[in-house]
Amino acid sequence: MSTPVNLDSIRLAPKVLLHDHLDGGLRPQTVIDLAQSVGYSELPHEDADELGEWFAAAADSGSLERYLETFSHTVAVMQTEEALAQVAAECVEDLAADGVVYAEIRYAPELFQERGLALDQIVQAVQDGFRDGERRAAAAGKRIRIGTLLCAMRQHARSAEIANLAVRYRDAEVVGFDIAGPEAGFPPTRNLDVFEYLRQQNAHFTIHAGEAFGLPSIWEAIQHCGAERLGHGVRIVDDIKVAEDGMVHLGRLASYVRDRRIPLEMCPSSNLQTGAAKSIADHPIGLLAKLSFRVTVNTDNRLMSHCSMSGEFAALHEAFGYGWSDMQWFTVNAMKSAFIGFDERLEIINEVIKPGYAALSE
Ligand SMILES: O=c1[nH]cnc2c1ncn2[C@H]1C[C@H](O)[C@@H](CO)O1
Ligand SMILES: [Zn+2]
Repeated sequence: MSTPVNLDSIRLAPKVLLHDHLDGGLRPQTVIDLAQSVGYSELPHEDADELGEWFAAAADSGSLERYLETFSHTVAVMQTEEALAQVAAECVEDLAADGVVYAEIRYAPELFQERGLALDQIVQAVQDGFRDGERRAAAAGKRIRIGTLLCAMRQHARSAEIANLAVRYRDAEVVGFDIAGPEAGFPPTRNLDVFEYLRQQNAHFTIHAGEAFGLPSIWEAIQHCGAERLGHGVRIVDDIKVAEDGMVHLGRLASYVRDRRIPLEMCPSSNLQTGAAKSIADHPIGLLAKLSFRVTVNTDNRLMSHCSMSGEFAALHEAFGYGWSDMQWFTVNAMKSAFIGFDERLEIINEVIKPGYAALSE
């Protein structure tokens, strides 16, 4: 008999996470401890539960810009190699405990230079932390692998440097590049030379697009920049018409995204906070999954959105009635879309994901 679907059983299911920000996933207690050790006195609360609630409430603003303001506190306490390694290791432990078996974690190295760290020191400290976290998870009986994505911030002018950094560390589990930050006023085409460089290097990249901004941002990210995946991409629904009789018409861009199997890194809870969707039940993920877009489920920022991979799946189960076969579909979609090698992706699908869901749905 199939295992009933609930938060506890979903935690046992193997999950794959492609879109999660390192500086958006700290444990509240770690923010407090690190603030004390680096002498940062601007935290709004000194109690872990209160601080966790504050982050979720402050990020629940209906605007991407205000959502992003909350990162000033996490970024402030991540300015030493020790802090970066600790946050990275805990991130892996938390994901492994939630049943995540493969994750691509992203962060912007340029944000961690307030106390003089060099970009290489930052990347090395985070990679050490990830490897440490993988070992700790293995010791706790959980298999997890982490790939890193380096982000450049849209509002800064350092994307060439960061892209070069990502290429230099590609053999040390840095698997790709992204641009993040406020979307309005900073179109991805400001970085065309950088995307050209990455393509010439045969390097992988995704772009945050179609979250706060609509179709033009998605179109630019794909057709001008050559993004392999879309961070969010939720506004692609603006190019889909559903008539009263249920007939569906896809515009040319939506058709292209579906036909080319361009992965959508969807982050339901985060989208509610930034105003990109009204409720989980209204979230375009339901329609896009039904239309067989290459949809993946992600957390974005576990601290700010007070969420987890299992929690996102549980909310989707509640809203759309998804069962184990749907969750396996989302998970295989994500694994197929990861930036590690084809043989490695296949191995995780066949050795970990399929047997994991088979055990739950038997
Ligand atoms: O959902 C997002 N959209 C755009 N930028 C984001 C999002 N979540 C986090 N960021 C920003 C804030 C972080 O400091 C930065 C790198 O992780 O990326
Ligand atoms: Zn994001």
